[in-house]
Amino acid sequence: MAEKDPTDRNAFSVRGLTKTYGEGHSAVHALRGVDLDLPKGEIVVLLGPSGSGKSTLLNILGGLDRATSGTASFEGRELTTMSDPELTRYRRDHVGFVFQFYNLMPSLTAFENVELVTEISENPMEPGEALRLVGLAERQQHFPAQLSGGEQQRVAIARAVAKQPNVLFCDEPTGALDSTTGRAVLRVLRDVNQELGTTVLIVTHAAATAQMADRVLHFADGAIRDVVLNEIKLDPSEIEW
Ligand SMILES: Nc1ncnc2c1ncn2[C@@H]1O[C@H](COP(=O)(O)OP(=O)(O)OP(=O)(O)O)[C@@H](O)[C@H]1O
Repeated sequence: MAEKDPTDRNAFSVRGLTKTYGEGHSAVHALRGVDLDLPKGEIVVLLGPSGSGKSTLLNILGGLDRATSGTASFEGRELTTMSDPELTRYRRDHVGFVFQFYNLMPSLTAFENVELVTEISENPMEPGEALRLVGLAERQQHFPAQLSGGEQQRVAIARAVAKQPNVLFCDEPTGALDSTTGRAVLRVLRDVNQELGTTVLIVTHAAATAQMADRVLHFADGAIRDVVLNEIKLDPSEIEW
């Protein structure tokens, strides 16, 4: 029997990926050659010092930035050779983003903020269903200013998952939150992963977040120095911050 195509089980396969910003003396080598296979359905946490390349990799895999050399494929489809419209379609159909700052529309309710995305998605959840998933069923008609930071982040997560993306990219999702609220947000990310099977990538400086991951990528100086597979994953509520 023919060997199974390894891309079947991988969300991402990355080979020799580099990213250089600028040229000559001012060039910054943000990624110096990354090789990586990420199976579908995992929670992956990216750790490492400031400037080690975590966000750069996230942005390339999320179709927000382009590599300088090397390859990166999503479910067997090469991202590095996609045209701009193809990358836009990839982002629209397959990818959700959650950032440190929630970027909600202040004049729209929680429901309407989520609806903005579901209206333009092909196979969306109901906005109310997405808000239920993040534990905000009762707060749908509230405006961002009437919600706490953690609740606003949960609306942002609902907005990102409502289009049912294959992958959720989270860059410092708990960066602006205290530890209790941060744990509640991590629990929501875990629920999304478990209930929808979404692959979740989290860049964070909160190293304890690694305890809820399937896989932890340790970055240093533009490269992945170590990959750790967790045999035991903690519930976000058990994470010691
Ligand atoms: N648009 C850009 N132009 C020039 N240099 C950039 C740009 N984006 C990132 N860099 C540089 O690339 C390197 C890697 O940055 P990156 O944001 O990926 O690191 P990081 O590990 O995510 O850091 P942090 O934890 O501080 O967010 C840094 O030296 C950064 O200054």
